[in-house]
Amino acid sequence: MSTLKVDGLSKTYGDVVALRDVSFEIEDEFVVLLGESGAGKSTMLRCINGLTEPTSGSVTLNGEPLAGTRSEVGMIFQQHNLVEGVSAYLNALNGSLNRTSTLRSLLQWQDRSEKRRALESLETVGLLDEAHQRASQMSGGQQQRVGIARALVQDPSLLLADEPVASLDPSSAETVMAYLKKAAQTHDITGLVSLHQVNIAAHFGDRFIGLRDGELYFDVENGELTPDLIDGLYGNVETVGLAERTDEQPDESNDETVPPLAANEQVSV
Ligand SMILES: Nc1ncnc2c1ncn2[C@@H]1O[C@H](COP(=O)(O)OP(=O)(O)OP(=O)(O)O)[C@@H](O)[C@H]1O
Repeated sequence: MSTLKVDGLSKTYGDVVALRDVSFEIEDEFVVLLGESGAGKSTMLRCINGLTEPTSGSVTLNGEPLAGTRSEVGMIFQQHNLVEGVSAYLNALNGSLNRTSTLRSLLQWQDRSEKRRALESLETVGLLDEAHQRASQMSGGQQQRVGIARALVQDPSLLLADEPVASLDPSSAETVMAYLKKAAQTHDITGLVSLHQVNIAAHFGDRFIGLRDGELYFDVENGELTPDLIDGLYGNVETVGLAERTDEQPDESNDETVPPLAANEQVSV
């Protein structure tokens, strides 16, 4: 069980109010953060993972203040930042460096349990057979799955992802999201993921937090995300299948093709 509590969080940059008095609590859920460009999503994730200092308010994980970067918090970025010339396995193993001492990190002394965890994490994202393939030879979707495996090796209780599928085609984006959700579920990790694609969000989120101009606009469960709420958040965009709910698992038979939504159903904002 892990509980993230965001309480009265505000962040200003000079005259710009990026976040204004935002509060919510997440416990063992897979939550999607929605909002227009500039709504404050990245600032929210950066305040939670300690990369940005809030102006006021607090963030706690299981009752402990989350100040500075912590190994309990795994982060997945839009650009996976893998070491291109080395294998998926070594990239995943890099995640354990957040848990080891500086000297051990410098000497690359990871123990057997960390190596086993790297392989298990690659298995979770369906890439065990590709463990020795160089990152540079993998597709964008596969690289992002290695990024997920790397975050899992850290053994986090909270997984944050900032636009993890923004640079992928719709089919690969679905696949990566399916693996990300599966990883959170199988490892009992609370997930908070910012997304631009409303339909992908509707597909995978247990709950949705909408930010508008830095303020909390809605906080609703799956099934309560109505077109009106989306219109209020983004203006009038066409949204398809918002009430549909799926707990589909990734299709391991075909790496890059999981078809819960047709490409023409995709809504990006
Ligand atoms: N380091 C910074 N310095 C000054 N202003 C900033 C900084 N970071 C963010 N902002 C401003 O804060 C507001 C929120 O930005 P943020 O990046 O959190 O939004 P976002 O919802 O993640 O947008 P996007 O989807 O485009 O990434 C914006 O007005 C942005 O210009």
